[in-house]
Amino acid sequence: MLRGQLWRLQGKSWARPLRGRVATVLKTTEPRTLRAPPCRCSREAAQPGETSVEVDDVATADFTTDDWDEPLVPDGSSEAVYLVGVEFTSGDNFLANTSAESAKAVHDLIASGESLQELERLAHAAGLRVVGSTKQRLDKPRPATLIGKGKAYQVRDEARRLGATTVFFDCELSPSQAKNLDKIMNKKSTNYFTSRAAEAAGQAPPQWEDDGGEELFGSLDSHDGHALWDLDEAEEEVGEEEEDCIELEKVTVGDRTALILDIFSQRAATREGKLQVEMAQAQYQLPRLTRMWTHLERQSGGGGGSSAQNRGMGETQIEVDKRLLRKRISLIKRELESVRAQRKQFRRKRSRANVPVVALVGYTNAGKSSLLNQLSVRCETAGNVSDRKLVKARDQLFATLDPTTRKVRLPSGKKFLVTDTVGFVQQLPSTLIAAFRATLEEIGSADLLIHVVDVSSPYAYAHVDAVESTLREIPGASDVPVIHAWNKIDRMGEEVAGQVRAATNRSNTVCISAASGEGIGELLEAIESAVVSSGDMKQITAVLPYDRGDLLDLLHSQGVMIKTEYLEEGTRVEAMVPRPHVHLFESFSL
Ligand SMILES: Nc1nc2c(ncn2[C@@H]2O[C@H](COP(=O)(O)OP(=O)(O)OP(=O)(O)O)[C@@H](O)[C@H]2O)c(=O)[nH]1
Ligand SMILES: [Mg+2]
Repeated sequence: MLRGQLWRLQGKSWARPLRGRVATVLKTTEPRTLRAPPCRCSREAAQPGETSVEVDDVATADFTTDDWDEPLVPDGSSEAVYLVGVEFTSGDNFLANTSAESAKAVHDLIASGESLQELERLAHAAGLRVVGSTKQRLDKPRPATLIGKGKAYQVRDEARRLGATTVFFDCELSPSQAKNLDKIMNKKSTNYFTSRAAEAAGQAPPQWEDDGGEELFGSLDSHDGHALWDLDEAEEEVGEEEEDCIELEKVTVGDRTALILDIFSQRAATREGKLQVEMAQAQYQLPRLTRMWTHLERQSGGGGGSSAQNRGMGETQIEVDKRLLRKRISLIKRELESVRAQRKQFRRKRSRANVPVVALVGYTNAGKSSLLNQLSVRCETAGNVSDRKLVKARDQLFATLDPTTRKVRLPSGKKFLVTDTVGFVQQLPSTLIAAFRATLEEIGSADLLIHVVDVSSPYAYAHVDAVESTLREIPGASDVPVIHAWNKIDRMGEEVAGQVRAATNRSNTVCISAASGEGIGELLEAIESAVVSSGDMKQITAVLPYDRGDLLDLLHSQGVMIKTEYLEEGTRVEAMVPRPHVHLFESFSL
């Protein structure tokens, strides 16, 4: 596996920088086409392994290549995007609302650069072509523009120079930050052209002041400093600047949340999945509709008509848009409620049939689907599993969106159900977690969770933290027992793998390889002892209405009471319930 900075020469051709503009070509599928803009190579027939290839101009990104056989990036025809990472050194930042542990985990990922690399993989998963990236470290977020304004203008120049049509920020932007950044990216300012003209004439670009932020790694070819136009940090809105009337191509501003929502909307295959994604998108859009107002105002402006009149029209339009969106949200909510009721019904049937349910959870790309396939192959009769039964497992973020359940037979003959679920990611949008309630309830109601971890990732611990913090947001999930499956052990060297195996000397952790099958037998044993030998009891948390004394009696006579609390609406119980009776408590469970 290669890690570090790679230069994308063109399409699927990659090179590792050596010095200056000289690079080693690592992979090229079309050696003769490296000259095509915007990435040119001065040698016509560069071959992999050849050194001293002089590169005129490159689109670059820090990148990890796990698998050369998979297309690393979408082809040249896909939409070009530019990425911006942010790191804040003070605690007072956009992670302030998250729990201390998960904020630390996210902060570690951001500081290491992994977060920005992950954003690039998210962009690829969305079918976008990353043409450049940059990162800024600041003491705290700027209220108006998140990053420093000078940096924002530099981003605008770089993104435009590289032909990007969208700039994605590696966090969730507030609606007003998105609006201000949109203005900057599309400002009709002469400065951009002055700087470009100076460059074209072989002169040094104008010296740009520092805005207090520390640039960690900029795009190749970027200037050392950058313009500082307006540094009034108290200013919440970036004012319109009527400098000239040169029309710029529209550059859109997006954030991590929008990117994740986009991937989800591309992947959703079932009606339930589509509804959930639409719900999350609508809730994300609602507070951001004002940006559409700006757009509508421009459209109806017709070259500077009465602004009062336009604004009036725009405001009416935005009210109409908001009303329609709210109506759509309540409609989807109703549909999702009926989906939830159906899922509940299925679960009730399953628990009557006394078949334990094991849910695979974990960070995206950890190997959950591969493990489901491995378990299906291993445990189906005579190991014959038709391709139809295998789920899609690929080196791509969010390959799985809709849950899939398979019946698996343990060596003892006992059967259980395994559910493959959507993967998690750091800073998973809360609108998505809320919208995917019906799907995620499968996790909260499972009898056992297998937390699949890609232990070969240098960020495995931060990924574990991100998953655990997401699980805490899913009702009931924290009560379900967990087995940790440290996956991809085959990707580690013998010595490190030995150390990792020694560290898994805990009852609830198993080292496995979903690819080679190593450790699967041990995992099955752990599952068997967790779900089958646990006396066929299941832990529940429920609020029983005061007129259901029969259920309380049942718990006392046949279950094990863990905790009781008397609330206004009924008795809140945490208890172990014999599996055949679990369905009786379903409608009261939390
Ligand atoms: N070497 C190796 N590769 C693995 C192993 N398990 C999974 N992979 C690879 O890792 C990539 C991701 O695997 P998936 O099973 O799709 O991961 P996932 O957790 O289902 O991912 P999402 O559905 O995107 O959340 C694929 O390219 C797999 O072939 C393993 O044990 N060893
Ligand atoms: Mg998957």
